[in-house]
Amino acid sequence: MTHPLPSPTRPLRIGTRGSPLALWQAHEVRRCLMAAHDLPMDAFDVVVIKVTGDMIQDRALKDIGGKGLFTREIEEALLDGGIDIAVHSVKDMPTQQPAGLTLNCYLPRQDVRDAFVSPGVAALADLPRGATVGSSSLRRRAQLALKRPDLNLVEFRGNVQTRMKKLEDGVAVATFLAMAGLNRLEMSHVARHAVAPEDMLPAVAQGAIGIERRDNDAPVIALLDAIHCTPTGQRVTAERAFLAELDGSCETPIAALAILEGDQIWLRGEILRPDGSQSLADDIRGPIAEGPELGRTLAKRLKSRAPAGFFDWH
Ligand SMILES: NCc1[nH]cc(CCC(=O)O)c1CC(=O)O
Repeated sequence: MTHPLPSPTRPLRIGTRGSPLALWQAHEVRRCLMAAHDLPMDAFDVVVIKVTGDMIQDRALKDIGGKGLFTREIEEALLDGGIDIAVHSVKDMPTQQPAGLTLNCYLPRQDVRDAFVSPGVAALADLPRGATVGSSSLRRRAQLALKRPDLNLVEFRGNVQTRMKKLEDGVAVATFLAMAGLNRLEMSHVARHAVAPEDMLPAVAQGAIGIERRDNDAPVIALLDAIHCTPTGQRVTAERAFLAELDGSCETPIAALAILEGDQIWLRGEILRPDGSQSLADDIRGPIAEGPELGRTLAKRLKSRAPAGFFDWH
């Protein structure tokens, strides 16, 4: 039998950020690879890489600026051979990978919904008038502001534990987190409920774990083939095509969700003004194979409907 790893003499190096969620995801990829190829745990090394986005905790992400705050250092390690694959939350990934790298392997997608998290309020609909809600997500803030202009929205960064502490300290009465992350960390008990996508359309690729690799790395391609989830790839690819077509307007809050129905793919997309004063949303359906084209078409349709000034914030 040929050895499935690129090198029989050293472990395959899996690069990841160091947050508890990122580590869980890297270990999940290791578990999947071990099972698919009947390999022992020590055939893999999980290598933690520090990224800019994790080192700066005291500023809003949109003020640090630049794309790939959570990926640049990891991609550099991949390009220079320090790691063999990189595990990411696809939600945090730019639509374009640097020259030499490919992102097209996805684990089965988890819950795509946002969770309503609050020590004192049972449901999103029960938030009292003027309540203070914490979120660092431009999308969640815009979607909330659109529905509930009365709410007081404040910046809220940090990992799940930090955010829970802020809620206990009364910095805000509620926040939102991805159900997928809470489930993975066995923290779903902090969710009062999952918000239906009809009420809060999720971020592009929310709930999806992706594995990035060097182009043309044949042994790694063969290794990853065995764990790739085709339906997840089809959905995420359509959503990311929608996002890519809108990327020119980089600070616009964007949401999208694709669902497969037989041989068809249904895609809903939304763009908002950050203050929630306007939202444009629509959906499109077609053959699964045309997912990326459908994503681009939907994005162009929304862009063409945007009134003058929709994309200008500065
Ligand atoms: N932006 C941070 C981030 N990136 C991915 C997830 C959750 C896991 C996922 O969506 O796969 C989170 C945390 C959150 O939004 O609550």
